[in-house]
Amino acid sequence: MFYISTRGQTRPHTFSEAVEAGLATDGGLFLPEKLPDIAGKLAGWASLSYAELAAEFFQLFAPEIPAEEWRALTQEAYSKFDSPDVAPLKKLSDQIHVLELWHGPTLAFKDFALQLLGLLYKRQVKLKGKKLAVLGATSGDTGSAAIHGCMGQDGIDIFILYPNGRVAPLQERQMACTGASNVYAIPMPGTFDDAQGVVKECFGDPAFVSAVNLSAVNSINIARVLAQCVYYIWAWLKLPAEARATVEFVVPTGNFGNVLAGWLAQQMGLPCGGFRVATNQNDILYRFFESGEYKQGEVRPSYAPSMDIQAASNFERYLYFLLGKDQEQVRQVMLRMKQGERVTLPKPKSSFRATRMDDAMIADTIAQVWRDYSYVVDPHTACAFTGLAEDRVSVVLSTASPAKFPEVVQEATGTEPLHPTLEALKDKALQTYPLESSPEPLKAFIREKVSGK
Ligand SMILES: Cc1ncc(COP(=O)(O)O)c(C=O)c1O
Ligand SMILES: N[C@@H](CCOP(=O)(O)O)C(=O)O
Repeated sequence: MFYISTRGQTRPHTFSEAVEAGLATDGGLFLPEKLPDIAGKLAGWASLSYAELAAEFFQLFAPEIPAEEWRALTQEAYSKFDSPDVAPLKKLSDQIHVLELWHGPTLAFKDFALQLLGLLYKRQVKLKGKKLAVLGATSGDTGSAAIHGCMGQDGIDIFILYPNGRVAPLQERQMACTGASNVYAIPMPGTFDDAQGVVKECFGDPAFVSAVNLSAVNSINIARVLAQCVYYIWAWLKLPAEARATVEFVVPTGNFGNVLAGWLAQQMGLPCGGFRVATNQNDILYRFFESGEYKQGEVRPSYAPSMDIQAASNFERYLYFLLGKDQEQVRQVMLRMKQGERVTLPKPKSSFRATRMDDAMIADTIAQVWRDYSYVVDPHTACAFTGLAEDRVSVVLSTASPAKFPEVVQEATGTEPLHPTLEALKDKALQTYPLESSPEPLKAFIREKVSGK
């Protein structure tokens, strides 16, 4: 299987090449040339463990990696999760199920992809004998999960940019208290979108990319999105048979990587009902799915800081399909979006609904879910608990542990949510490497760190 760029100006890549690069050299995002059909395989996958399912799924996308190796990779990746189910599906009522995606090492859904991607990087470094500089931007959760996937690994340095003062204090501690010598947590002025912009500018400099062997760890990287497809299939297989055809997956959304993964699984033949994009007050995607109009606004800090995003990277992958796979049109539209223009797109015919929630609603919802179901949700997951369908089953993707956001959760439920992993971080010293929000100082920093080893 080969991977092509959404912008059509990069040669086809193998899976390993696409993973190593992360972002295509033309600025586009990699997608499989053709999506496989999984419909006929679902019945046979029903009795597999999570790791076995992931191995089966990935063999379809990277047959060049032997099946046995895939099984070893996924076994190792999901061995650090603290639930035997890896992604437990909890039933709150006949209509509402919650898929808990925060049983990995950093207590957020990002661990599903980043534990695996860390191992894929390790494999690549060993195979090619070439060091990697891994670069990403985070609004809180990707950074810590990426760091925990890569820390302490020979031949890998990881650089994570984040908006100074705009991630939750415990998220910052997860990134900056590891003590690992290959980890660089880099606070910058501005928003997550600014930091993500700096990452993309670094990838726009081919000499720099090849000098340090740069790889993108955000869901720009196709391995991230594919790893996230697996838990949609897993949850679907765990549902009562009569709920499967109509189930709506409700997905707290920021960079559009999570919900895109579910939608791609549906395009591959997962026969589910549809998806709801649940945003916070940074609601560009809600507005798009309501009106077809895509226009960036100001990012406003919220109780759900990991979703404080107005330039959703993975929207480009969806755009590619929305524009009939016309890469020339994708290039034009992306250029207009970069210039801040208001863009009107064909209204999606597909299976998306959208809702939004402001901070007052988030706090009320955490309290309400606690009262109704004795169940505690974090502020990102709370965004999903509005507009729930009455005529079919909803699966809410719970994307982070409430313990990562104790203030708002305690305020709403009266109890401080605690987790031993986070407690252990509270007394540790922070090590950060603040930089300006622009590519040149960052490139100099990366060159210096990479060459000093
Ligand atoms: C806890 C949490 N929920 C939801 C999201 C949104 O996911 P996505 O960016 O894939 O849309 C994020 C950040 O990505 C997050 O960290
Ligand atoms: N919410 C994310 C933002 C980056 O998303 P990604 O999935 O593209 O890496 C975060 O927590 O950093």
